[in-house]
Amino acid sequence: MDHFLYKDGALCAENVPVAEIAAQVGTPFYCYSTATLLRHFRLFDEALAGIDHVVCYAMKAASNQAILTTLAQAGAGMDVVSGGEYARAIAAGVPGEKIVFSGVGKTREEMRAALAGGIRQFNLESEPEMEVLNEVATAMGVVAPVTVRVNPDVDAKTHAKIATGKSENKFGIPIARARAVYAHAARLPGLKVVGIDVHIGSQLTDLEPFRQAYRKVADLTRALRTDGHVIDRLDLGGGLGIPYTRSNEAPPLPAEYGAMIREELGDLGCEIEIEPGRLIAGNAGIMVSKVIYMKSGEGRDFLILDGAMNDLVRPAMYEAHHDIIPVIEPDAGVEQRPYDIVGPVCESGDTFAKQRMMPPLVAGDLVAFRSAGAYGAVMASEYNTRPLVPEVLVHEDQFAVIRARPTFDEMINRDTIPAWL
Ligand SMILES: Cc1ncc(COP(=O)(O)O)c(C=O)c1O
Ligand SMILES: N[C@@H](CCCC[NH3+])C(=O)O
Repeated sequence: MDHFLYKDGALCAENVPVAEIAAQVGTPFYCYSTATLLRHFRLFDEALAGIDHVVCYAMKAASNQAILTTLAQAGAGMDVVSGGEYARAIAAGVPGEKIVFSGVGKTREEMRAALAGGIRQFNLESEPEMEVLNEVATAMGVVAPVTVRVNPDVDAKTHAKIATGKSENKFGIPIARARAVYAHAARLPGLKVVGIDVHIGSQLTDLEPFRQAYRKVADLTRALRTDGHVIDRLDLGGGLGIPYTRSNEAPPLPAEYGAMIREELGDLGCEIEIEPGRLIAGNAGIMVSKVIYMKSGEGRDFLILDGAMNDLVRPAMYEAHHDIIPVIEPDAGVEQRPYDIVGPVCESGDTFAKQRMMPPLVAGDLVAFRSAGAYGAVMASEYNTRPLVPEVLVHEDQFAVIRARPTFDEMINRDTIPAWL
């Protein structure tokens, strides 16, 4: 069920015409659908119905406080990777026992804050980190629940920059070393081993790499239990991919993913944790932008938008494809023409699409980038002193600005001038 559809010729987010939001908020902006966020969260929750489980939304995908509060109120746990994300989860009302802390470089301060505020578990990624958490927990007189993230050396068959489960990646410990590392953890009095963690990459469009990794985790569960460890929880990470084009063959659904988890791990009696990010937020958000100029070049036409790589970096960073559609529905049968769709930033990489077939567009027209809800606003910057892109949340026929566009004065006044100037 798509909540970004044309109604009476106007693109709507749920029941709100996107052009109305643009008139009030200005462009560019991100716009999220509450119904889609909740629907996607519930798909995962239902996919694991009957198994003891927690869906820990990976907030790195989209971490606006209003999005987190929406999901927290629906019962979501959270996967966090920094002290800042931990603070956001707590501020959104997520209880500590539903927060898992991932990431290769947790600092002592971050560990202390999570131990003081409550944490379900730390997913540890190295032995040095294990030693440090043991010290921090011991000094605080507490015991930290931990899993170890294993690197199963599986090819996730995704973009190289977002694959994490091959031995050359920085993530986790080699699975072959897991028994020794768990023995080390068991000797540390400040740690309590509760399970195993794995995450092999993002935007996976095939279940097979997950299956291979989870099979290795099942074998490891049995081996570690034989060694005397209590393995009650399996954190299976995130990574399920989304369709970025409508013509794409459809990636597996959460229900199919859940069925595969049951097949591979259902007989182990473990509580299952999953950390989906992109699938929950990706197709719950669009980025809306306006055509500033249509410029004809040597044999090609450029649509110059007011949105740029600083607002949505995925095309520049990963050659990612986003469908771009006009906010006013084009007439059926209108002849499409190829455009290079670019932003105003002073880099050639500030190109969203080359030779993209679009209906004819002119200055002032609005366009929407689909599938932009995940790794969109969170990766935005103020490069070229372009104000950080605002965010809007829609709920049925209402919308609210959930992060306002900063003014130039606010941006300038964040800097301070030293006394000698
Ligand atoms: C440890 C961990 N968990 C969960 C996720 C979320 O991944 P995705 O957004 O692909 O579901 C990531 C990012 O890839 C991650 O690094
Ligand atoms: N930022 C990446 C995903 C990274 C996943 C991080 N765990 C993207 O836009 O596709």
